[in-house]
Amino acid sequence: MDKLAIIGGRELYGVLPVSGAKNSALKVMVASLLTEECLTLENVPSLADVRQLMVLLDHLGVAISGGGTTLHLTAETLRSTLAPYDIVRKMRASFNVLGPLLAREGKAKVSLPGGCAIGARPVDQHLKALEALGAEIDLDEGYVLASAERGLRGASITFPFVSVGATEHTMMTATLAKGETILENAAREPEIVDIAECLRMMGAKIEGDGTSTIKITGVDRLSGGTHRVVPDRVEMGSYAMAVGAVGGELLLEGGRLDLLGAAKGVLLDAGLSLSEEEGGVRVKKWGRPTVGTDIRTEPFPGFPTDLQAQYMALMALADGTSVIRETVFENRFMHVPELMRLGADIRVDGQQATVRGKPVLKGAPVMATDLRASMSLIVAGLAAEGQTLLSRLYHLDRGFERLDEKLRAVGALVERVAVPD
Ligand SMILES: CC(=O)N[C@H]1[C@@H](OP(=O)(O)OP(=O)(O)OC[C@H]2O[C@@H](n3ccc(=O)[nH]c3=O)[C@H](O)[C@@H]2O)O[C@H](CO)[C@@H](O)[C@@H]1O
Ligand SMILES: C=C(OP(=O)(O)O)C(=O)O
Repeated sequence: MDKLAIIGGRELYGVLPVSGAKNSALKVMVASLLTEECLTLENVPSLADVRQLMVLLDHLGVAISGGGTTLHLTAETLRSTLAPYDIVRKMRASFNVLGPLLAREGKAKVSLPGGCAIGARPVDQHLKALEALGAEIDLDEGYVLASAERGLRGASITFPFVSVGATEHTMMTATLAKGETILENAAREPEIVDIAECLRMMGAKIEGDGTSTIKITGVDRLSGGTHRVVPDRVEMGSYAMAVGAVGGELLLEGGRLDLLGAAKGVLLDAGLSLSEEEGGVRVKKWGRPTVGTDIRTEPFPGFPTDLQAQYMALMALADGTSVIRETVFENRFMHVPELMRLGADIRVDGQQATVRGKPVLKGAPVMATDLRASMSLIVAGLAAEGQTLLSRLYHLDRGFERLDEKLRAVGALVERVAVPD
């Protein structure tokens, strides 16, 4: 199996394009199930998760064509309402076909989902919200069996805590429910706004996305059209942290600072310079990172859990001690032992990690445990002395488009190599 060989210590200079956001692209692809017309999506990243979702949509009857970063998806008639375990187990976002299938066909059978193993990740809030919209739900042998023979109807739903997936799923499903749906304590992530923009372009009536109250007024049908996927804020933040760790200056082409939320202030505190210009976001850093604010991960606009591992790598090199608290997922510190293999000084106590920065890390063989953990090890490896050899690249390939190519183009010594395990 391929591994990623990184020779650390090379500063990064040049232009690095930011791809479309995985976590938005996957959900807007699912929106194609809501209409018989063609939905064209631009700026879709070429990722394993996108290809996997294409397999599922194709199985359901969606005709898919296109090339490069453009996809045309047409669900003229659906062939199946079954989303099988073998496909859904590989990725979280695929579970969100449940509501659209229900809205369109009145029934669905969808496997309970997989995704990064960073916590228990139940789907109870998705199911409660769909029930509130009038669905009947049963669980059988790892599958959710849902039906809505008399159609879906709007409802007032207050989420007990913020869930990105449940907000997106319910918002999308409610576009075709009868009457008005109000979502309280909704997630406010940029991807929610992007999905709402796509749905509005298709004829949906949605207000309040980007705030914690979203109002959806159901319509009889949605149409096709063209939507451009928002830039990937996790990718942008990750490469900014790589600059923070190893030094240099990058133009993160197509990036937008407003997408970073609280991560922007945290990066500035770590001594990075960030500015927005016509082509994207310019990030610069020379010298050792300074200790930033102690962080706790939170829903947007708080510091994103999807950047926690990468920030830990940056702080492992900082001048001082920082405290990182993970509040979104209960098991998202699996990168810690791997960062320690590179020499990082990290102590974990429950959901809190204390990182004592060191002037140098040293390259070592390390193993990726999940998607963002992979990137954290790359951030550390780019700065470490000598060679870091990262294995289990299938995690990375789920979510970072052309990573080795992009990094090589800005001066990093990074190569995929075939090394036996
Ligand atoms: C494909 C995708 O977009 N994935 C993102 C999405 O995941 P995802 O949509 O799974 O994350 P959620 O916001 O739903 O999860 C937040 C917390 O709520 C819990 N929960 C969630 C739903 C539910 O029904 N019951 C429940 O208990 C989860 O276990 C977790 O502890 O948002 C996360 C939080 O920003 C990101 O880290 C993921 O990258
Ligand atoms: C956790 C992630 O993905 P998923 O929700 O698909 O596991 C992620 O994108 O960091």
